[in-house]
Amino acid sequence: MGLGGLAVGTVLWERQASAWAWGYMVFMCYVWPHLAFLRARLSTHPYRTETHNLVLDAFFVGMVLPLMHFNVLPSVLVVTLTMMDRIASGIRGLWAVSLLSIAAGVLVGIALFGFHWAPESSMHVILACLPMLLVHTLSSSLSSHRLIRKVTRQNQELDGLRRVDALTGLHGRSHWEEQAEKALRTYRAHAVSACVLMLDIDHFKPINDTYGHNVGDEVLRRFAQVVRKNVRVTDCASRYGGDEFTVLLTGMTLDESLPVAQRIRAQVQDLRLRDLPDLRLSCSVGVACAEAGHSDLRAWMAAADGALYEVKKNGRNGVAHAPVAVRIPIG
Ligand SMILES: Nc1nc2c(ncn2[C@@H]2O[C@H](COP(=O)(O)OP(=O)(O)OP(=O)(O)O)[C@@H](O)[C@H]2O)c(=O)[nH]1
Repeated sequence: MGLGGLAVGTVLWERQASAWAWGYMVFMCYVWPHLAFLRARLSTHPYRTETHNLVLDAFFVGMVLPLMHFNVLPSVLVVTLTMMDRIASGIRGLWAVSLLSIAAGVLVGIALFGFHWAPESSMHVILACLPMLLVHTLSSSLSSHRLIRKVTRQNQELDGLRRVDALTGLHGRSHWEEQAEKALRTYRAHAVSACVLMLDIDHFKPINDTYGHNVGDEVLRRFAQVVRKNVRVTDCASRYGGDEFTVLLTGMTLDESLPVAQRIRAQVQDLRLRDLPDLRLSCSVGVACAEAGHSDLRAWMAAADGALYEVKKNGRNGVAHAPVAVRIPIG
């Protein structure tokens, strides 16, 4: 606003404006910004007050155009920069209200100061407009730059949170699903085998109910350690939700995946918590390998889930695999 005062003041100086015109310019460019700031600071609803300030501000900008006799460069500049700020604020509809407010300001300005038309901008006026143009444009670019960096950093943090389950350190469900979908596409395109293990801790609810959630959490962490220990770094293990875990074994056949599942099951059975040495744990595992019949990840997961259900139905603490489709040779 202060730099705007330089441009407006130069026009007023060239046309030897009245004391009223100078008074208005000083109010608008050097007094009003402080009043607006104070209004927002002292308000009980600062956001709403600041929005009103921006609309009022646009009105004052409108009034200055007749005062400058519509001198073309500063007029276009103040209106453009005002609208840029309103659009950049991201407040819905503010630009439209501000545009109307500028128009109202122009009409009130004409009523108060009269209508005079002298659009030519002299070299003095052009030079006086440059600081406002340069400083505003550069500072806007700087804020956009900062905003983009902040959003990028926050996106990376969000992505990290999405990828990792905070309690167990295993991958989160959505990241795991992305990897599994990729593996299914690779299987379809290049016949690279991949198997899914769906693991569920047996009778986990009674552990929570009997010993409390802290012990439940400890069980989940220890279970996750066993899973992590038994998969390769190229595999993807996730906490799918609650006490359910999934493992994606890429490049492995059913015959290679079943021993992995059995190993995890056996090691979970041997787990002991230091403070509760009598607590016995077990888990059930359903295994399903990618097949041509799996139209999407949901179908593949349903196959693993069906196998897991079989284990639960038959007494838990076991491993089962989904029925393997019989390939019928063509011709
Ligand atoms: N401690 C703890 N418990 C959780 C967490 N998330 C889910 N749970 C609990 O996990 C339990 C899941 O129990 P279920 O899978 O329904 O049943 P279950 O007792 O394991 O029975 P089966 O699976 O049939 O053997 C529920 O009691 C949830 O409240 C968690 O982050 N921490």
